[in-house]
Amino acid sequence: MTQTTLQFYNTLSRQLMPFDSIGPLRVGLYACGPTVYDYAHVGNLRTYLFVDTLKRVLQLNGYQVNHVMNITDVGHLVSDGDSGEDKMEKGARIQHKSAWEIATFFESAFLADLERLNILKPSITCRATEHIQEQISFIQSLEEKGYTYQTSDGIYFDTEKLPDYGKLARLDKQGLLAGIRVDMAEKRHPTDFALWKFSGGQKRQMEWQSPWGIGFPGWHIECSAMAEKYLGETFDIHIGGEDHIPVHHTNEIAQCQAKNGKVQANYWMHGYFLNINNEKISKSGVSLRLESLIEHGYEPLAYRYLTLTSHYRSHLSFSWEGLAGAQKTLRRLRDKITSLPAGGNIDSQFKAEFLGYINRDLNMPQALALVWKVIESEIEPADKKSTLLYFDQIFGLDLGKVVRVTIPDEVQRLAEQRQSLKQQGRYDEADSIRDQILAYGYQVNDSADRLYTITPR
Ligand SMILES: Nc1ncnc2c1ncn2[C@@H]1O[C@H](COP(=O)(O)OP(=O)(O)OP(=O)(O)O)[C@@H](O)[C@H]1O
Ligand SMILES: [Zn+2]
Repeated sequence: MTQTTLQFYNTLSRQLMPFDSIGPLRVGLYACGPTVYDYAHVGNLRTYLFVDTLKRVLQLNGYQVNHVMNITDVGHLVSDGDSGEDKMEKGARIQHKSAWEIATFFESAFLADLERLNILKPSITCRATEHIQEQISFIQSLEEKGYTYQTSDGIYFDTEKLPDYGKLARLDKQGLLAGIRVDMAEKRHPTDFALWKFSGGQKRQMEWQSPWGIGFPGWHIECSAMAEKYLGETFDIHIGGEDHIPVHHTNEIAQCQAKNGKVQANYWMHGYFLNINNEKISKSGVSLRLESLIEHGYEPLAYRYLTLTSHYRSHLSFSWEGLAGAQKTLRRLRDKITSLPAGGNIDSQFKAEFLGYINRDLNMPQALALVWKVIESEIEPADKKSTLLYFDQIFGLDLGKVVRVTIPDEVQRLAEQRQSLKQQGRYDEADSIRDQILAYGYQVNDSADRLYTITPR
């Protein structure tokens, strides 16, 4: 336990609030997972890095975190207004595969990205398609309580029945009605949303029997049903990207309030977008995968470092220069760490300052700046190392795993020679030097901006 009070910004109250868990030193945390119709982009991954940072901060404060993450493998429609195709069926059609195949493929690719970024695994990862019965039961409860109505294409939640609908987003229902731009179809109100959609005349790849007819669940119901199954009717923290505030999380709050008469989660936290050229990175627009960063010679952990340089509640603008800077700084930090002796103690003053930053709504930029203050401080070198490794429990940069390797002078000389040959366009000669280096038991890894590293094979 720490002396510093934990405080988080709660989107529900629009305030920084002291964190108070339901169970002593236990936290139920639900993070909305990916829709697995395509590769995750680095924007999506920024949100999962934010979740990971929060989890690490809770753990460092002595909490046991029950972290649940769903996999949306059905029901997320192209439009948040409940129209358009299901993203999975559309993805399958474009990629000439079955919806089931792409779900499995992109889920694995996503989990591999999380691992490369050193993101701690959720306690439970649950798929929407494996919880259809729970979703049907949830809708039945809503139906019994009079919150639903049927149209020709599905079962809808009647948002007019909840006086405080939209409180998370502070939605202006009257304003919404006046400036209606939502595809209403047979909906009674623009904010009403689908709980169950009928397959209609078409045969879908993913469809199930239900008391209302063959079809598939809406996107919002999956998270509410699975969160309740694994974390109970009210749990501590519900988290996601900022785009979840006006629709997805608003609707989750509504359906849980209607079913259980309780708030679904006490704290609602939202990570802001990663942008490129002032535009949200998105699968349908400008996208960028972690794999592309690696192909450009950057390490996934350099991207992790980059995300730590901005607060989760501010937009981060991606640039290759920014990433190159993060990569360089990470290398410099590793060099420092490996040059410090082991066996020291965590400096209590720096520890207190660090906890002050991370516990006040995850102020990572200030926590990161403290790293360099520690390095330049007058404290014992071994204490510096212990203090930095203590910080790394939150940063997740694997600084404790860095080992110092002494590269023989001859190998160093050959690597420089190869680099110069490459710059002159003499690639065959450069390749033969690479082979000589390999014969010494080392390999050269080409990296961004004409940088290279030498590692044992
Ligand atoms: N540019 C972004 N920056 C940060 N987080 C993002 C960004 N785009 C989406 N997210 C978040 O990523 C998580 C996973 O979202 P999901 O897989 O449903 O992608 P998505 O919202 O369909 O993405 P896209 O809008 O690119 O299609 C959500 O919490 C979402 O809020
Ligand atoms: Zn969700």
